[in-house]
Amino acid sequence: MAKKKTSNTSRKNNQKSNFRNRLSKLSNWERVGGILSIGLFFFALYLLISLISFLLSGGADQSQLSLTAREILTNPNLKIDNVGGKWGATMADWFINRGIGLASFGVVYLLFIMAVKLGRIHKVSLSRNFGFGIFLIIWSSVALGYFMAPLYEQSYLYPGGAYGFFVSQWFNSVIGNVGTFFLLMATMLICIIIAFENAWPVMRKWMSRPKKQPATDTTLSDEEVYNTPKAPVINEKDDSFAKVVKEDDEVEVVYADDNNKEEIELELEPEFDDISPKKKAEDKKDDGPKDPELEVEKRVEDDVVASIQQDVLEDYDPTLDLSRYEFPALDLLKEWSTGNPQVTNEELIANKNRIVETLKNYNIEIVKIKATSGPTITLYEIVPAPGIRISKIKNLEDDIALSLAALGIRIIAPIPGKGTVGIEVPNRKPEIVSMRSIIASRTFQESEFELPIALGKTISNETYAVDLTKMPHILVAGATGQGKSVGLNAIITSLLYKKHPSQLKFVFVDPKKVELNLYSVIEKHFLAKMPGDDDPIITDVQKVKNTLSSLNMEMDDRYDLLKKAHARNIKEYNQKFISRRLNPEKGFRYLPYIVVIIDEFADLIMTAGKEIELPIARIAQLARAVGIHMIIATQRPSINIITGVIKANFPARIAFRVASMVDSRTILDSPGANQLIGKGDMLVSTGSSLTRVQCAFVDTPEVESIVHFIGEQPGYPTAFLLPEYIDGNSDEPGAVDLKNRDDLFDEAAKLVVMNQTGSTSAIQRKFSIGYNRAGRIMDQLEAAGIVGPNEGSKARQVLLQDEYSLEQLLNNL
Ligand SMILES: Nc1ncnc2c1ncn2[C@@H]1O[C@H](COP(=O)(O)OP(=O)(O)OP(=O)(O)O)[C@@H](O)[C@H]1O
Repeated sequence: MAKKKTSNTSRKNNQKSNFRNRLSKLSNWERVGGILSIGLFFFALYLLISLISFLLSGGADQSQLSLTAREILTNPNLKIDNVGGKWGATMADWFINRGIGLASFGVVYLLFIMAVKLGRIHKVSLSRNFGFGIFLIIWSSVALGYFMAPLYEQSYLYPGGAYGFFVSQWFNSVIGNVGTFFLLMATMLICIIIAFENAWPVMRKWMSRPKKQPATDTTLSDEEVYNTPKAPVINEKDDSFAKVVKEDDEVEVVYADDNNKEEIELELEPEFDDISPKKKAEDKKDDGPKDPELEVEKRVEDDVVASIQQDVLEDYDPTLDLSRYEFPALDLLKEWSTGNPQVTNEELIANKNRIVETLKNYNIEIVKIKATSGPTITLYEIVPAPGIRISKIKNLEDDIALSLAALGIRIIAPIPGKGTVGIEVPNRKPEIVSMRSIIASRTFQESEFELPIALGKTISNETYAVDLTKMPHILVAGATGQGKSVGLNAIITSLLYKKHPSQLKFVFVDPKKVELNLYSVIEKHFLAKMPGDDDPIITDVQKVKNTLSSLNMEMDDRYDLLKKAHARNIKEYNQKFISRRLNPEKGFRYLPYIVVIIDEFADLIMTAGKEIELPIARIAQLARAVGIHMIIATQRPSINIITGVIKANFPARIAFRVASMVDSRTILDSPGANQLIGKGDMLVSTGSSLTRVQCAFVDTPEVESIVHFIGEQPGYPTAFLLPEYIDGNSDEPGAVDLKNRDDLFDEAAKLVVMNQTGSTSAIQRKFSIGYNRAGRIMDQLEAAGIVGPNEGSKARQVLLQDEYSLEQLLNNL
């Protein structure tokens, strides 16, 4: 035991000493690195100061610096202004004027980087920094030599150094000025593309945006164009340059075209004696790679960013998917009205006389009477003599009706805001207000409403158009045969004439199954439905419930989107989306308006009651801001249908003729609808005002031609899909009724047997149906003994081996 213990402790001691050794070796290296780092850092700093000082005092030191390095360093009488002293001045001169010009600062940068790396002060990529750094140094030296050539003769400072000038001149002689310029540009761009991953896609976009380019492009290229001519003009400089240079020794370098070249060469070469041949060789090597200058990089980057912003600001066009969509033409609508006034002067005068006489019989004097005739009604505005009680005239409604022998007389006493009493008298020959004239009207065409609805004409023959987004939901009621369906068609038609399929979707609920069925043709353009629903027009009460729940989900989704986008309503949100301020990759999408139209609302309430009423009320309360609007219609305006909840949430109401004043009150909270004359004569209440309007007439064949015109155009692949609503109650396991098999049951069975995998998602994909429906089919397949039970994430086992046994099974079902 004791032995074991001692051997263990000695092993541990050995390990410890090994570790210490390694640690000390490691720390020795670190120390060396630290020493080198500090040495390099101070050298780099010294060089930097000397270089900066050279820029300031190089002119004064110039005469001394033309001596050889040995002379400068050994001669004690030489006075040098450079802060770095003789050594600093010589180095700076060597780096800047005789070397690589201002690109020398790049060398300082690299020295600093090396110091940082050696001292492990910060993580830096040596290869990247050196790779691009050396490119940049060489490139900028040559570029400065090329672009700043005129400065060489005017200043003691050679911006690109002798190297830059020499190389650029050599290029000039070989490929000409233009060639050198292109070479510099090309190498710079290539370097940018190598350095920045997304540089090329951005450049490509920038180049393919003809509209945006001019602004950014011209500014850039102008600068370049200005720079380029200066560089190649060497003749003038050469003379003066030669003067400086003449003092120096001769070395032969061959320049292509200029007469003064020799002089230039002479000046350059003495100090370059041994360097120039090497540089020549380097040039050739360096030709290939591209080395942009730091500043230039930044500049290009800035340009690039600017162009991205411009891209980003370019508006998204929601209509782009169906960019060739043609709006329905006016010709599809018929002209029903003759255009001639239907009310004759005789009729007007006769009516006026009867009104005056009747009122006279009750001792009511009239000061003034004025007639305004509309398409079906003429309004007689009377100003009673002073002292006459207005309520007295109001009570004479029946008497006036009797004397005029006309139905549908309504007295408005007083007309709000006018101080007159109005008597509405039906025209003997009512005029049909054709939808065509309403759609073509300036009021409608020039309206800037989000969801414009042209309802008809007012009593003064003006087009009556409203914005559904302002209503924001409409309750339509009226006895049967009074124009309700025509009214709904007029509403839908006016929206179809103004909106693109990308901007608007309808959800149609039609328990009667016939009224709205004709709109199924535009399923792929304008309709919204739940995934897996075959028929886009909802007729079944259960489906109505699911659809309303789905709409509630869509509404909640939209609210989330609005919240994330910091938008208060759909208009603001869509504006932000269009101006590309919302990223689709973060779940944002363009939101079309959704208009839910429910015909025969009474039928639904009778069968489903609160289950229908509450989701409708919820949508009506909340959905306005997210662009979901409802229009519900009923021919039974009783209080158990139009309940307090519904009324509270549908401030805009349209009443066609009803049988009793009670019904009128139920709809409008006031009498009047019982005095209408039918055939599209209606009262529109927008909460604050009540307007009598003759509804525009649109016939079923007209609607058919409009929907066919739209339906024949290419549409979206499917209807707009609402969120899938999973009804917890209907999916009871084991309650599969094989007598009511899904229409796709047989085909799905074949698919499953052929593939020998019972996968719900495969059924969903193959038949483009929702997950719910595919799941139901799979349950039916299980009940029929075609697939085994659910095995969690695994596909179900297929119990039939071939199609023959499947066929037998299907025949027996
Ligand atoms: N705006 C109108 N201008 C002229 N005639 C109209 C207008 N609206 C309706 N009519 C006439 O009234 C008839 C019945 O209209 P509509 O079918 O719209 O009634 P409804 O209220 O929908 O009836 P129901 O409730 O039974 O469906 C139409 O066939 C048409 O002749």
